[in-house]
Amino acid sequence: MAEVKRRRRKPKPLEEAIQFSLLKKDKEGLDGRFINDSKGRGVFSCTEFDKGDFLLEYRGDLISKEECERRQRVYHDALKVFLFEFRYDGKLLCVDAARDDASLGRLVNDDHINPNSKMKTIRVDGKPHLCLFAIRSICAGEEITYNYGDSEWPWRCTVCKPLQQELLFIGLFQRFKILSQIQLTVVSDQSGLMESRVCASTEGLEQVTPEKDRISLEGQDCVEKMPPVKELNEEQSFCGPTEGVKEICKHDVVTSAISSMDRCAECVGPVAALKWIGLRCKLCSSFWHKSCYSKFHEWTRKQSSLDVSSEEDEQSDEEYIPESESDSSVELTTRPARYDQAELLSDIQGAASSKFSEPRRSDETSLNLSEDKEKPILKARGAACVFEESGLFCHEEQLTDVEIDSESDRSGECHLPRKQDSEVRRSTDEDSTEKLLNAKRAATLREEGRESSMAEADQCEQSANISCSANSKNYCYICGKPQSKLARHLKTHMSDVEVLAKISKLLLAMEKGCLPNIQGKSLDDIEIEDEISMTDSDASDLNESESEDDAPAGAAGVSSDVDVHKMPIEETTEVLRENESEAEIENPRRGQKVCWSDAEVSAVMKHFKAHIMKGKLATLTECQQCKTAEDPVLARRSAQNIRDFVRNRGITLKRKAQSK
Ligand SMILES: C[S@@+](CC[C@H](N)C(=O)[O-])C[C@H]1O[C@@H](n2cnc3c(N)ncnc32)[C@H](O)[C@@H]1O
Repeated sequence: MAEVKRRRRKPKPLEEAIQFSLLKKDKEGLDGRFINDSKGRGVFSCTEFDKGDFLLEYRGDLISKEECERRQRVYHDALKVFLFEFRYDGKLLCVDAARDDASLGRLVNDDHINPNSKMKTIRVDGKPHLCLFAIRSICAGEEITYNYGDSEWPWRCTVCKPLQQELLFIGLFQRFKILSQIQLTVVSDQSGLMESRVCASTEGLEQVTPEKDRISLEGQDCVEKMPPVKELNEEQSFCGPTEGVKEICKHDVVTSAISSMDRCAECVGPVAALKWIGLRCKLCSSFWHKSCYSKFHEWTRKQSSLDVSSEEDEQSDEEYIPESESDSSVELTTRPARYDQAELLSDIQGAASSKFSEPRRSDETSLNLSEDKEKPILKARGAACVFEESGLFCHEEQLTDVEIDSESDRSGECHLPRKQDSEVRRSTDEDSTEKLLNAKRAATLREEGRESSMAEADQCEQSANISCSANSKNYCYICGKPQSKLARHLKTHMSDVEVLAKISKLLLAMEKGCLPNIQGKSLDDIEIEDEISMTDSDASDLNESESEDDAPAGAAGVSSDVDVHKMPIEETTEVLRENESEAEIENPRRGQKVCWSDAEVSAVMKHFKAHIMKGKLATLTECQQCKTAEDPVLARRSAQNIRDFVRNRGITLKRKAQSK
């Protein structure tokens, strides 16, 4: 008699999903692995799955909409993608999977064309869990994917190669030069991109409850890891993916520094290496070029410049690039990007003057002369401004009293706080708090106006390291002149096109994370390369180890006193290796072997792929965030190691692009 094989009952998908959600474990038969630099890691099946099978939970912290918004603000871009917002029981919730807990759900990549799974909510112990179910049979070895939703995810668009290379390494100054010449070609695999970009939909996210025994996998859900969405209004923020934002949102726009990843909702441009200045709707988080927006909506420059929020202030310590204006056809074909130089300059000027001169809301930067005749005080109320890192102005919320030089007697000279080179470093939170307290105490004492209070105030200011007394050597960061009067001086600068280039220089230096290297120098004396450049020292670094070790001081793309020589590309051919993980070379400066493991490479790439592609340097803060987020994978790497790794990868990529 033929043996009857008893097949084990296959658990019902929903039961299985609940079971694994409770266990907080991933099921067997799936594996996470590194795919490539651009995609990072992904999840692969090691076995076959049937349509309807439970695959994985997208595990993380379940947080409220408010907490999600807060994290959106503080997270680095690479972490934001792990914030998965969804609607559940009429509420907006979010699962934050930014912390790498070795779970696989957070590693599943997007496929909007032929995904093999779909995200659904299930209820376990009264709480929602996000679970992936197969929507077709899946073979062993297949990558598990689902559709992230209808946003403009950057990887879904490709830019024609030559232009991309051109754009990748174009710096701000080059942009000035080529403003009106660029031809932009965008190719996308997704039509209707523009219409659906803003309103991410979670409406279609299917909720599966234990009562509902059968999981329906029909129809396309529109679950999405949403792009950063701020100031969401529930009603206006979520709409079907095919609904155009124009129809559903009465936009309330503010001027904003917009990420290079985000595009104009009207023309789908620009594809940019750097941030751009445009308009952002506070309600639906769409972005537009000002010119595009004003074609279809009522908008005045005055309106938006007055509306620049403190959030924009925070963001605006990034580089500005020209906004492009292009025809608004949704068909993604060749279109000219016509940059308007005058408008660009006016934008930068606007942004800069909003930092310095206009007395506006209390949370924005303002400079006022006090009427105290005895001791004229220039009050600099600093929001986090473009110069925050440079130590040029005080930190957010610091209130700095700047004594006016009694000799120059308000005649137009400025006193800009300047730290000694040796003191130049990013303050720790503790430092900042202490300084802040000292600064505030000084302000209070000065307001008391007594002579004894003044002496104490001086002391507090000294401790706060923000003293700007006339006797100390202070220089204007813009022109390098000593002891200039701030308000008038800056106003002069603001009307001067030349200074805009200088401000750009400073922004660029900040972007490259090399402000400490230029501290104390007049901007005229500082040469900033507008892209990652390969220098002799770079070559030797790479020669040594594809060095992730400390880069030389001038390596951040700034040459000042340090003589930086451009290295002929051909000479580097042999010494540059393609993959850091293969390099295991003695570093003479450290006397230790440095070898990047695949896991380390993958962890860093996850955060800095875009930087490398754009030829952008990572800041130490970003590197520290990466290190923290990836703990313990990057435990043996310092933030500087990571920074150098990113830089070296950028150089390698650039070299490759140039040699093509
Ligand atoms: C939730 S994570 C997925 C795991 C990610 N690949 C990793 O290594 O951490 C989302 C990120 O993965 C990358 N990604 C997802 N789908 C992609 C795709 N189809 N092509 C390229 N990159 C993709 C993007 O960088 C995205 O921000």
